[in-house]
Amino acid sequence: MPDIYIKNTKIYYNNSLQPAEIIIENGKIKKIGKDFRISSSDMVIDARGALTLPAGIDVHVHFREPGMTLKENWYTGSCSAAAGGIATVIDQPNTVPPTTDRRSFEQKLKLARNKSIVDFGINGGVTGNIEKLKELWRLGVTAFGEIFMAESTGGLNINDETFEEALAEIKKLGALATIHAEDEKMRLELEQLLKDDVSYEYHSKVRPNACEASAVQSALELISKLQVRAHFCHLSTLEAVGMVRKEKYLAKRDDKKPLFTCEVTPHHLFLSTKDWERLRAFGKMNPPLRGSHSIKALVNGLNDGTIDMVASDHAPHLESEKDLDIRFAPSGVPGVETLMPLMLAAVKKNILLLSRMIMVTSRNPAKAFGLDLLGKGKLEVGFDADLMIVNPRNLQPIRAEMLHSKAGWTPFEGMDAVFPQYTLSRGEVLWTEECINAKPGRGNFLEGGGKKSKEEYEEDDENSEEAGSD
Ligand SMILES: NC(=O)N[C@@H](CC(=O)O)C(=O)O
Ligand SMILES: [Zn+2]
Ligand SMILES: [Zn+2]
Repeated sequence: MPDIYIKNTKIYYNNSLQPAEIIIENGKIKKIGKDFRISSSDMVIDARGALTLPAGIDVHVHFREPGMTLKENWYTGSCSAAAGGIATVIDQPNTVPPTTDRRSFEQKLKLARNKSIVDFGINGGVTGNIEKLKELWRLGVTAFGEIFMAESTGGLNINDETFEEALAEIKKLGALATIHAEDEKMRLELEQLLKDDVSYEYHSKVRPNACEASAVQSALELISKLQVRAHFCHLSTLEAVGMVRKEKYLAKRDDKKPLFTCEVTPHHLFLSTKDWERLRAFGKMNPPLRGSHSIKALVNGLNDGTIDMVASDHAPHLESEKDLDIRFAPSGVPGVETLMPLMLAAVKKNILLLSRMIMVTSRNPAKAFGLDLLGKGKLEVGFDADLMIVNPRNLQPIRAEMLHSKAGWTPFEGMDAVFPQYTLSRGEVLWTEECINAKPGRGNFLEGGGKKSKEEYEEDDENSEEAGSD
């Protein structure tokens, strides 16, 4: 008997929307067909008028635990994800303490295992801790970073020398480096120059397009020099899209797979410098809001394959912290719950095709972070039944009151969105009828590619001791 039988739905298959039924057993998609006529099942979902899509994978969230649980914790963050159609997240290391060694990793893992309702990966932080990266990789971090080339929340930014050393070590491990690319030297200089600027746009001026472009350029050079696999977080500028397009073109011309992937956030796609006055410090994030030329380039880049995926950079801060002068408020905006709903609304508005939307929110993030090997990212027999069921006609304005993040506000207030009717993770309904339906701690830890068993670990240590005694 199937665990769940979804009937009267449509799925995107063979380049079009097709009527379908889905049978889920033991958390996996067991069968996809047209007319199973199942008579008994633990649960039947009649999805008349609705689409069933792969649930979103958000490779960039800051769930703030340990250490900043007033802003968010693993339960509230993961509920926010589930209510927005996201069933997998990857958490960033700028918590307190930062996730930079075994102890802090294990502390976070335990908290996440006890509280998360969605499956999760944990990234390893990169500071001066080069000698700790191997251990973090063996413990199962998904990737390294975001590696901060410039100051952002948590103050984990590193200098050029450490950055190169870190990338070299990550290459040695065969791991993935994820990069927050902004030029810290340029930012510091501009901070001096603009010290009397009291405009709302100050934050966009102090981290201008050139600030991202310069860092992306030097990161691309290092990636190529060291041949390390990398991923650019939250690209936001026309210039960066141009550089990435060129590099990808050159790789293709030479019949090579590009060494890197990149993401864009919904706030860089759907908000702009025009929103400064309305949002004030609620629109402050790194990299900052951009002008209309960059937005056009990001949309084009997302459509033509230059940009690989959308990620939220969910970075909640309290309303009281944001309700300050632009210079003093912390950077970051919540967004895990509104990512899929905004992207679905964008499909409705013909900003991108449904097929591309599915690709950039599930398959591509899964592939880039090795989650496809763990059954994530595709609505196909044998994959995890991580699904969202949505009625595309349900366009509604985003309201902060409906959201589940502890932040309690959203920069997307009033904007059109399509929220899911159901979110399923491994065949369990997490979200339906506007209610969370899952126990804290049901989320699984998704081990990264370097994870070793205890035995392998000890064996490896013995070998390195032997090597050391030679
Ligand atoms: N994006 C932000 O402005 N802030 C993020 C950190 C980051 O991604 O840079 C945060 O953790 O608050
Ligand atoms: Zn960042
Ligand atoms: Zn971030």
